[in-house]
Amino acid sequence: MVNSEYEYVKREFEFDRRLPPSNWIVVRIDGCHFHRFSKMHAFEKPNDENALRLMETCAMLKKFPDIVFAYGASDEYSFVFREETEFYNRRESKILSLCVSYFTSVYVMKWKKIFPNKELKEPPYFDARAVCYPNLKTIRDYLAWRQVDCHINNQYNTCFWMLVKSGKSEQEAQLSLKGTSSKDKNELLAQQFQMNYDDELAMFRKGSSVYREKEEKVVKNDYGDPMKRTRPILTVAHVDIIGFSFDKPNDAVDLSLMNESASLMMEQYPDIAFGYGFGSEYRYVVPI
Ligand SMILES: Nc1nc2c(ncn2[C@@H]2O[C@H](COP(=O)(O)OP(=O)(O)OP(=O)(O)O)[C@@H](O)[C@H]2O)c(=O)[nH]1
Ligand SMILES: [Mg+2]
Repeated sequence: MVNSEYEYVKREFEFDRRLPPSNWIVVRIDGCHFHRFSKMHAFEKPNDENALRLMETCAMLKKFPDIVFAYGASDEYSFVFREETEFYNRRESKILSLCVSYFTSVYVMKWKKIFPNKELKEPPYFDARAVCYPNLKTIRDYLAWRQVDCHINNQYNTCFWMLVKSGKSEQEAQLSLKGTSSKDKNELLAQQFQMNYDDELAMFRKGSSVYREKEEKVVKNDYGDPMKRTRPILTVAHVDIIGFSFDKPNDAVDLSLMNESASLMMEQYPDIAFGYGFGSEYRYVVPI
């Protein structure tokens, strides 16, 4: 093919950054100006369960099989791509732009279903960054960091809004919480509001982890004989990441299942979720 005289604009000016091989890739998406966006859409304070569920429906494990784990809280979500992924040849700009645009589109598409009586008043938009982590320890530490952040923010916000709802101004509430430890905050909730922080929804305290679990099913083969088949189930859990088992890759990162997952998910899951729970925790299959 003969190149035109203008082809140099691509050859000489366009550069692709490829993310280093043999590293887990984390894409973190964060809502832009969600302080204003949540106010404008009257999200409940400090946590709006529906808004968080809407974010969960955007977790892209079904769309992109190379994403093996996602963690979200507040207006952010982190997506972990398996370490050997060849998704778009590991081109950073492709990975980031696809993830953030897909996430945003699903957020807008699913809005009406989650908030049937709320008009979407302005377009939500998100930023995204990609970071590479060389091993499971650093991935686990990364996710633990995000979860600790979720805990610190949620505990602060729970106290802050309880104080404001009880009649303090926002400035007074801020002053009351200045310099308080985590233990002080728990005591404040217990003494002033007879609240046990641990009774708050696990989704608020621990954020949402999305991953595939294996389910064994008996299906009929081509000859009509029953045979066992393992299928990946997309699961959302509100659990401690620090104790989560990433080490046995088969638990969450079964690569052969990964290849199958995109088509199987389609076939397996209608639009409705089922759930089960105990205590303040529960798990359910994500409606996609
Ligand atoms: N009321 C309410 N607000 C929420 C909820 N989840 C997120 N937010 C808001 O979203 C903000 C997220 O924090 P940031 O990402 O630091 O703030 P931001 O306004 O999005 O700022 P940038 O990310 O820098 O654009 C919180 O401070 C809240 O104001 C929710 O469930 N309820
Ligand atoms: Mg934000």
